[in-house]
Amino acid sequence: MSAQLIDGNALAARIRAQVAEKVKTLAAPPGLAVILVGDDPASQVYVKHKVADCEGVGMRSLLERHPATLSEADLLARIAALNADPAVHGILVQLPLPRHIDAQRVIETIAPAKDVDGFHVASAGALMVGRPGFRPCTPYGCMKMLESIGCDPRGKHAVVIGRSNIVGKPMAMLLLQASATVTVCHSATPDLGHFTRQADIVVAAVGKRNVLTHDMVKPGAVVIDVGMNRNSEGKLCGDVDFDNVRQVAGWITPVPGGVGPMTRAMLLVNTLEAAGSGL
Ligand SMILES: Nc1nc(=O)c2c([nH]1)NC[C@@H]1CN(c3ccc(C(=O)N[C@@H](CCC(=O)O)C(=O)O)cc3)C=[N+]21
Repeated sequence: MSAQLIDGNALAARIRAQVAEKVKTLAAPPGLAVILVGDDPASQVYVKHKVADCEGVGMRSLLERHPATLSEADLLARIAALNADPAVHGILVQLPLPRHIDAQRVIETIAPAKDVDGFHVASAGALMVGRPGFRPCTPYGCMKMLESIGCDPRGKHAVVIGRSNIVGKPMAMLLLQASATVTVCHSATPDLGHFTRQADIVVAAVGKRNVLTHDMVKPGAVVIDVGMNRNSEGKLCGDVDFDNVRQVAGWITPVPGGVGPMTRAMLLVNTLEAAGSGL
């Protein structure tokens, strides 16, 4: 048996089409400010994609590039200006930031109403207590992928591998809110397979190749791969040993073409919401 693919490109395209329809009904286009500090090549590519995504759905994007030497104080001042700009509905500061800048302080400076990344403590707190607020785009996209295959997490055992503030922790909270039984595993978990073999849903968000192998997966399980790594040939790959795990799993997300495009689509959904309209 071979797992069915969850096609992130196709689902993201459907979501973008819905966002574009909604944008047309608005009096003014939603505006997303994207701030890039420094010249990390990967960040430049990601930011270019985000700007293109905005244009594709009729949103305004405002790309700000700053040299890596930008001071933290100057960055905070730029964010304050964008907070006060009524044409800017969402603010995204591309991570990672240069080491002399405290990323968490920068994120806390973004007005929670414009925190389309969902990284502000106010957004994290709202998710924790089940109040409305921006959900971080990657875990939000993973939930949409589950929904797209008719997988209701209620009563299922979900195992999240990774405990980052931007993926693992919010992923666990979203699954918990959807009434899954949630286990969070991480680098100090001995015998990861002991937990993943019990999982109906596995979300791998570690940033290391082959963290999840076929012997660690229950037959028929849904496997969501958040990883973004390069293999020895420089090819993009996830955290999951895809070719072998797909022989065991019921559903699996590919890398590329899985969670990545969904992350970008959910950024547009959050920006639409920041502009006062839901999907
Ligand atoms: N403030 C902030 N917000 C972010 O959301 C954020 C960030 N900083 N810093 C970097 C990470 C990374 N990230 C990706 C999103 C989509 C793809 C994506 O679409 N990937 C394609 C492949 C792209 C390729 O070929 O390189 C795919 O998986 O199919 C990748 C990476 C968002 N991030």
